[in-house]
Amino acid sequence: MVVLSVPAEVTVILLDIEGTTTPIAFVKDILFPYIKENVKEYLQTHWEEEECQEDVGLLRRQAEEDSHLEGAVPIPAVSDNGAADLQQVIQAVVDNVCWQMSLDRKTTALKQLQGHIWRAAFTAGRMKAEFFEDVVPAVRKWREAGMKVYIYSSGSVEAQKLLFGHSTEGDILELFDGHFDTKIGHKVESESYRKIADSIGCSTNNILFLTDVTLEASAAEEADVHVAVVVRPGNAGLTDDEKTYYSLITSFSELDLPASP
Ligand SMILES: CSCCC(=O)C(=O)COP(=O)(O)O
Ligand SMILES: [Mg+2]
Repeated sequence: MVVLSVPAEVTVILLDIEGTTTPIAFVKDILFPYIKENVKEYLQTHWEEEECQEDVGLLRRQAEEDSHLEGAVPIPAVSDNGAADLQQVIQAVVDNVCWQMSLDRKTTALKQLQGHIWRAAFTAGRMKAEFFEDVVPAVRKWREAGMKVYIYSSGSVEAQKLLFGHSTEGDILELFDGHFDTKIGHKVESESYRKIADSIGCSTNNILFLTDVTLEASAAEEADVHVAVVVRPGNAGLTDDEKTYYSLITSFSELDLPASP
């Protein structure tokens, strides 16, 4: 087995979800289709609730920012014209969500609504999150060795907690010291990693970030975070240059932690 030695200064392991802890297929074939199949009914049922109105407000503001993009779908405000008008607005929200999802956008607005739509499915046990088999044993081992383990995903913190709280391995939320999402900044921006280090109370070079996306690895590295790119079945291929440049792992078990002092 190829082993990657974790530098001695690393005390925190920061994990991406999709393509790192969890198969892309679970996200693309189960989580995302659930949104497309349920978003309209969800909006119709929850429209009057404050949380739903906040979600729609965020999506509307995002739609305004996106208005220059090809295919962008505006979300009008509801006027006083009655039910027919409301149905048009709901349809615009549905179309906007589907348009964003067709581009696999990672906007905070989209991710927040998605988390709220998944909530019922996870809490009722209709959906259970999947992890690669090496994930849970490795995280337990890291923690026993004194490492802190955090999650940083484009999925909202609320959605992350649903995932780790309702998985095929049971409720494993307690294995994580904390969660970050795009509210701290986007994963392809190096400033996000500096803010994460600040929030944890460590230096960026105390963190090892594991991700499948080289743009994210590059942003983290620019902030002086250690990175390894995770190669999993179903992940996007890497170029030869990327394969040469980055430390690659195919399983968390390939990480060799420094011996405790
Ligand atoms: C609770 S994560 C759901 C998956 C998701 O919505 C997503 O965008 C995953 O992005 P990641 O940053 O984990 O690759
Ligand atoms: Mg990922």
